[in-house]
Amino acid sequence: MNTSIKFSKMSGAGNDFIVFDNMHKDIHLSADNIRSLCTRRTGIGADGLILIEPSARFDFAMKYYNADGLPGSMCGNGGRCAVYFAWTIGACGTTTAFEANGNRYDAWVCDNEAIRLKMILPHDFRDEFGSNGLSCNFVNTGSPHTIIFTDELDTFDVESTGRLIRNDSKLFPEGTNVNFLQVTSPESLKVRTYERGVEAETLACGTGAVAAALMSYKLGKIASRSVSVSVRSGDILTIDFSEDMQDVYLSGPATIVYTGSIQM
Ligand SMILES: N[C@@H](CCC[C@H](N)C(=O)O)C(=O)O
Repeated sequence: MNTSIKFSKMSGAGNDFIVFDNMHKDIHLSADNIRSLCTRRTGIGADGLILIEPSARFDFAMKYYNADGLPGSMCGNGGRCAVYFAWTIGACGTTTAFEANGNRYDAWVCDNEAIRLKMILPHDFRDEFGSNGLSCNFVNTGSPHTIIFTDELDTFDVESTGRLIRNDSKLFPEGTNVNFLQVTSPESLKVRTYERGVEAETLACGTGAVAAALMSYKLGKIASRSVSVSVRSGDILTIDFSEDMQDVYLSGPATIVYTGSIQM
């Protein structure tokens, strides 16, 4: 028997997601289902899929899947969309705590559909190593991120270079997201990201923007701890953090583009 399931299509600064209310745990999707729903042209099309589920400890749990149908590591833009969605269905208030990938995340619904998200402690910092002839840096901000500085971001071949580095299995046995960035002022960056699990450049990446800001500050390339990151969609993500990087926040837009239903 076919059942009709409601979803929302959301955008977190251009990183797009299919979001389901699964507070009753009645939605069961296989990896194949997720892959076809996320496929552009023949499905709804998205960078990832999110299930909002009950949590024993917090307001809700976010289950995040990449467009390839597999569970992803933390998605910063997805997390912000999850909070906005959870707030619209009454699963949380304007101040919330939720769980994702076994971690607690605190978040705030601000004015104008903006969400502020406290990130987990960044870890595994690695400075200046080589991959495919490029000087790379690395940090895990909930997801693994390689950082590459360039002065020619607009013309950079993000898709093919990103794919080569993402698949450098000697350096990254589990793969990596790859961020290319240009410093545009002492407090601003422009970032383009090749995303693992989407296997393409996306219009924004939240944990990638956080990684870019932290690494730029650590290497002395920017002077501010409140950083404006301009992403491929043209949106701005704001990253602010304490000097010791123990408190790190990601803020930016999260919007419901449309709602619909699918027959499964
Ligand atoms: N787009 C995300 C990152 C999503 C996770 C990632 N693709 C992975 O599993 O490596 C973000 O906004 O942080």
